[in-house]
This record gives sequence, structure tokens and C-alpha cells, in this order.
Amino acid sequence: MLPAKEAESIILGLVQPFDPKLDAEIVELSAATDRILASPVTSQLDFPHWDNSAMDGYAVRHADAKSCHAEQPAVLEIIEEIPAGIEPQHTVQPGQASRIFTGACMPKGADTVVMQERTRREGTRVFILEAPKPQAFVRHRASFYQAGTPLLQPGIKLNAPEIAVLAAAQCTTLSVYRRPRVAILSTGNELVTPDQPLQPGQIVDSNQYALAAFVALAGGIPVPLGIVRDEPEALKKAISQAITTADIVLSTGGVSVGDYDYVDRILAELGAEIHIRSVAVKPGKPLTVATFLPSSVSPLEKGRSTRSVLYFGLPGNPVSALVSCWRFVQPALWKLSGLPQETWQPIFVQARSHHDLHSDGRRETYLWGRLQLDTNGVYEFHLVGGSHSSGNLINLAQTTGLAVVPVGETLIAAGESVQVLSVGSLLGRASS
Ligand SMILES: Nc1nc2c(c(=O)[nH]1)N[C@H]1C(S)=C(S)[C@@H](COP(=O)(O)OP(=O)(O)OC[C@H]3O[C@@H](n4cnc5c(N)ncnc54)[C@H](O)[C@@H]3O)O[C@H]1N2
Ligand code: MOO
Ligand SMILES: [Mg+2]
Repeated sequence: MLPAKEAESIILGLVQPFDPKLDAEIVELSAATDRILASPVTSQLDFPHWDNSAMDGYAVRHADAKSCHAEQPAVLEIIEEIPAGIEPQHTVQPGQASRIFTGACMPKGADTVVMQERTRREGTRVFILEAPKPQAFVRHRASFYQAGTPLLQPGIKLNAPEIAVLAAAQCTTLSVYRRPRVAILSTGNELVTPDQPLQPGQIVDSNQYALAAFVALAGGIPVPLGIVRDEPEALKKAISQAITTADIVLSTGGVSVGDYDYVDRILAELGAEIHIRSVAVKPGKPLTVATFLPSSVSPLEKGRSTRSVLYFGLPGNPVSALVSCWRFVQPALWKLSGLPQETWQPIFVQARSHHDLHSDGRRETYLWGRLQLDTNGVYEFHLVGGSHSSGNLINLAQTTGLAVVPVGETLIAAGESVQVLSVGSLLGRASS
């Protein structure tokens, strides 16, 4: 059994990230939210595009108002009104001002804006009641961004601020990495779909749904391939199909030592290289990680398949399957997607445990519960009640953290500090 950290590094070492040329696609800006930029973006526009006012007020020559005050205001003649979107027509000469509004272009001659509240208006004259600082409230052309310099770098995730920048820069179409395709197979003779009545001994294939949701939330395209019986020929057919249609394959079940656990054998027969068979974590001990070289994948798909297909044979127990996804599949998926290195790794935070956390000390143990911030900004971990069996998916609902009891430790007492893997939206990965 491999230590978790070693398994993580082997898995990440197997992933070759998307190529900006081979694995990019063009999307409309309106469909680009949450996608990852594949090419650098530059703009031919300066930001701001021209000197403009940051306030509603008066555009003046600083020299005209630099020594005024309430008792001795500067009195200026208003020569023009400049709303946003209109080009100024007149140059402000000594003794003159232009009425100006937020976002409107600065007129020639003026170098400073006096906000309305520091003035008094009398007909066509304005009284400046307080000396402004030089260049006050002028947003200068190119002071935010200079045309031609890098605007956005490849590898960033497009959230609201980046979408705003792209819109302002008039990038209506852009190159993003394609989403990784992740095939999902559930193995097991006992499995039925949720719409089927249960016969004795049968259970619903919840893993298919859990993994599809996990993949979609992690930015991939789930390709659900359904239930496969624990029969070598059926498995061989299903796995062969899966590796031709996906970048990553996730199967659940059939990776332990039982008589019906055929996955490893079939992978070997299909020519896969097996890198990991089990990891010293609980839940999630049986974990098969394998790769299929591009040459073993259907020629039809070769254009796309310049990299190996990564296969995760996840344990069948529903909690084990999801924990393995959070701990090992997600970093691989994110590395493949084109995200930068600092965002792949799982997010662990130090939290104060509200409960005693027990383990047998033999495997790195993950206990599920809620990771929360208290009013002082300190992370707290609340162990969920009920059975922590890897077959109990019921109390996994609403999980936001997995508390980690390291190998060799049997108890982290209530009140002590514990490392917690963030798995919910609490610490959703920010755009990088
Ligand atoms: N003698 C040993 N037995 C087991 C060991 C071991 O080391 N020695 N390891 C145990 C651990 S730990 C795990 S985890 C499981 C993993 O087993 P498999 O990956 O082979 O999975 P299955 O045997 O096919 O199923 C296990 C369990 O999960 C349920 N299951 C399976 N698929 C689904 C699905 N799609 N949706 C919902 N539930 C599913 C299945 O009915 C079983 O109850 O092995 C232990 N055994
Ligand atoms: O590793 Mo299994 O996932 O402990 O139940
Ligand atoms: Mg089994």
C-alpha cells in the first residue's frame, strides 16, 4: 500500500496537461464562464481609452483654482457641458471651466476635476470653494493598462472579473481549453438504475450519478457509460469503449480481492500499464491507477489522443469512490485541464476539531463532516454523526471537509488542531 502523498505524486506525474494548440477550442464570450484560457490575450486599446473624469463636477485648469478657498473662491466661466459619450468641442482657457460628468472625456486645456460638492453654481459661472489637488479626479489614458502589453495569461479560469476584462477589450470570441472527457463505468451484478424496482440483494448504482456530478463540478464533461456486469468479456468491451472516448476513465467496483473483482486483470489484458493498486488511506484503499498508451487507443480517435488515457479503478463503496475522487482524481483532472500548478493540489487547512477523531492508525484516515469558519475567522471541523462506514453514503450529504488522521495516530482529541481537506464550495478554488 502506497502512502497517500506518494500516490498523489505518481498520479500527477502521469498527467500531461492539455496542449494550447491541440486541445483548444474557440468559444463565444457569452459561453466562456468557468472555462480556462488557452492563449494569451492582448488588447489594442488603452484602458482608460482617454483621459476622463471620475466625478460629476467641473473640468478646470489647476492653476486657476490652486489657491482658492471658501472665503475667496475661484470664479470660472462655464463654456461647455460634457456628458459621458460626447466628445468635448472646446478648449478650456484660463478663467474657464467645463461642466463634466463621471466617465466623460476631459476637454483640452483642463487638467483637474473639481467635484460638484466643492462648488457653487451661479448661472454660467462656477465658484470653486476648495483648492483641488493637481490632476484630481482625472483617470488618465492607459493608466490601467497599456495597449499591446499582456492582458490575460493562459491557464486562468474565466470568472466574472476576467469576463468583464474580455468584454471591455472587445474579445467576443476566445480560445479556451476543451473540457476533459471523463468516462464513467459502474461495475457490479447487484446494480440497477434508479428507476428500476429493487429485487432482493440489488442496490441502485449511485456511483454513476455521484461521479458524473463530481466530474461536472470539477470542470470536466461526464460521459456516463452505465452499468457493466462483473463478467470479464463485458468488462473488456466496456473498458475498450471507454478508453476510445475519454481522456480519463473512472470505473467503480471490482478492484479488491473478491472472486468477482476483475478490473485489474482486464486492464492488464488490454495492455494497460498499472501504476498503483492500493493506497494506505481509509476509505479508498483499493485504488487502481493505470495508463493506456495512445497507440492502444482506437485509430479513429488518434487525432485527439496524443496522450495516454488515464484510468482510475475506484473502489465500489460509495464513500470510498467519492473520497478517492476528491483526494486523487480532482488534482489529475485539474492538471490535465490546463490550470497552473499552484491550483492542482487538494486544499488542506488547519482546523480545530469539535469532536474526538478516531482511527486504527494503520491508514491515513479521512473522517467526513463540516468545515466551517467561526466568527473569529478560525476554521472548525464538526464530525458528522452516524456511521463512518465507507458504505454509508447517507451521512456524506453536506460534507465540506474530510478531517485527516495521519498514519500512526489513533486519536485527535476534541479541541485539538486537525488537517482538513476542503471538498465543498467553502474554499472553492479562486481563479488563478
Ligand atoms: N478480503 C478483503 N475484502 C475487502 C477488502 C480487502 O482488503 N480484503 N477491501 C475492502 C475495501 S476497503 C473496499 S473499499 C472494498 C472495495 O471493493 P471493490 O472495489 O472491489 O468493490 P465491490 O466489491 O464491487 O463493491 C464494494 C461495495 O460497494 C457497493 N457498490 C459497488 N458499486 C456501486 C455503485 N455503482 N453504486 C453504489 N454502490 C456500489 C457494492 O454493492 C459493495 O457493497 O472491498 C472491501 N473488501
Ligand atoms: O478502503 Mo475501503 O474504502 O476502507 O472501505
Ligand atoms: Mg469487491
